[in-house]
Amino acid sequence: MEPATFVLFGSTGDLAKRKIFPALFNLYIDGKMPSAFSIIGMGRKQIEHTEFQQTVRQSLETFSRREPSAAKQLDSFLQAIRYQVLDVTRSQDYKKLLEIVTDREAELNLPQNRMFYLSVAPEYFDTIAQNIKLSGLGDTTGWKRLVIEKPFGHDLASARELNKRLSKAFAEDEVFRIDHYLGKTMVQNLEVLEISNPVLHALWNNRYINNVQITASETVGLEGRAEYYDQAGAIRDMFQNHMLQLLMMIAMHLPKGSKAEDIRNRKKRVLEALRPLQKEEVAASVVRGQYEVGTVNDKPVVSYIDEPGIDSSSQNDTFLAARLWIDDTFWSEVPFYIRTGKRMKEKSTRIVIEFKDPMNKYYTQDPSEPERPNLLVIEISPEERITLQLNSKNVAKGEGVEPIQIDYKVAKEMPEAYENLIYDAFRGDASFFAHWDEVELSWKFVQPILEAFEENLVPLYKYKSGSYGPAASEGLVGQDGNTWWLDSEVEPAVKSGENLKKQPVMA
Ligand SMILES: NC(=O)C1=CN([C@@H]2O[C@H](COP(=O)(O)OP(=O)(O)OC[C@H]3O[C@@H](n4cnc5c(N)ncnc54)[C@H](OP(=O)(O)O)[C@@H]3O)[C@@H](O)[C@H]2O)C=CC1
Ligand SMILES: O=C1O[C@H](COP(=O)(O)O)[C@@H](O)[C@H](O)[C@H]1O
Repeated sequence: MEPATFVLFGSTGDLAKRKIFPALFNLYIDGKMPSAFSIIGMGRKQIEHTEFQQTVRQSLETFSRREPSAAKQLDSFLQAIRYQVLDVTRSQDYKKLLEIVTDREAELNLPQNRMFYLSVAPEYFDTIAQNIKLSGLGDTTGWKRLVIEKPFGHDLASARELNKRLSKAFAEDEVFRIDHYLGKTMVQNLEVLEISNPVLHALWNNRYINNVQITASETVGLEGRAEYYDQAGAIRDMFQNHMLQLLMMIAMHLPKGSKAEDIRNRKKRVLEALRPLQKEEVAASVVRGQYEVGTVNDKPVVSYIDEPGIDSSSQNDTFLAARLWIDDTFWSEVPFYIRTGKRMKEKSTRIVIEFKDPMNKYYTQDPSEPERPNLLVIEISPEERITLQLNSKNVAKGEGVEPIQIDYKVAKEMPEAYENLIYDAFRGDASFFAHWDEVELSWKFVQPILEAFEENLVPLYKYKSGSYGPAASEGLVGQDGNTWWLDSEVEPAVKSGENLKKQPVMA
């Protein structure tokens, strides 16, 4: 990989500490950093390089998936890091930054390949991009790339405005918009799973699939981010980006040997075919909720409106479920159910594909026995696992049909999403970053939902912390005769997915 400089704005912040430095370090240990590199971190704090290197050491000790003290390379990694005091709003500070970047390039004999990573509040994205351009930092003889964190805008208009401004300093193919769900190993595996298995490829359409369920349930609450979250809600925090990205990734049909551009085009087609919701129709397709007091992981937790920093009258959504339709030849008439929420019963991100026409009815003697369709369950986190649920003769009884599972669990510890994404960004591979077209189309889809929420056209249901969200979300899928597969409260023995977990693991 070509030598490069990693320029990190917001290097003293939470994300840098918990995710970015550990990802860089793990890449370094795995030999996946550029052949030579320099890291320049910035913040307003007046500290020396050595002091900063020690704070990075501490963050690695706490958050790296690899044991830093066991790594012989720890010192050499830390040595590659420099710190520069910089206020992103002061244009003169960028001159000093240019100096240190070019000095280090000369010292290490690096070509002018520069990756600018913006791990700062979104209100600074535009200011930083313009200053990179004005200061000459962006005038490189090599490549330049801008990596930006979410959120990309607050609504359709603000996203468009931000994109317009960024495009004055960086071309679209130089902008790498992070959606960390696209960095998750199992999400990156979806394409291979569908394309490299003729048995799945042949069935990946409305002829054989009854419905697709995408769930991202969390047990955590606000984690000290009340100010941001109360403005964002589940709709902006998870649905507009991560959930719609998962929808695109599972619904796109890729030809073999696809490149980044093909992936983008196919994802875009999915969003273009997504049936738009009119403001007045939102309540029929979307359920929103807010958590109340309850118990999560055996610990009592307060209701959303009693969280520090949240106003008791807040109408913000902490849960969202939706029933969506993709009007194209592959997916017409197949409902896509999506749900995400905080303070739910369990941490689980998974996609369940329910196949049509359960055949077990032909064999079972008992008419009251529920149907057991074939299911493909793709667990994305915290476990990485693929399970195919089939039906088999109940060999113990000698009659009847029982579900059996073919189960593959990724046994090895996988790289974290940020490792995959930073690695791709260094290589210039944008396959798993959000292209502007996708971001714009997703905001376009979400805009009427935002407006319906603001105008209170959609009821805000309360749900108990530690549950699967408001009962209304069952109704959303129930109207099609379906149930959520994760929901162990619905039909514990059959529809919980619990039995899936009891099966032996094939590593
Ligand atoms: N934390 C997380 O889990 C996630 C964060 N994100 C996104 O990542 C970005 C960073 O988040 P996070 O690390 O949590 O934020 P923090 O508030 O923890 O850190 C903000 C960083 O920005 C720096 N900063 C703030 N103002 C200035 C300024 N005027 N000049 C220079 N530096 C400044 C701070 O440095 P100093 O105070 O030293 O100047 C600090 O390093 C945000 O866009 C957030 O939405 C996205 C997903 C998850
Ligand atoms: O982007 C975000 O994602 C996390 C959930 O990520 P995961 O990798 O743990 O599934 C969410 O908690 C956070 O609110 C949101 O900003």
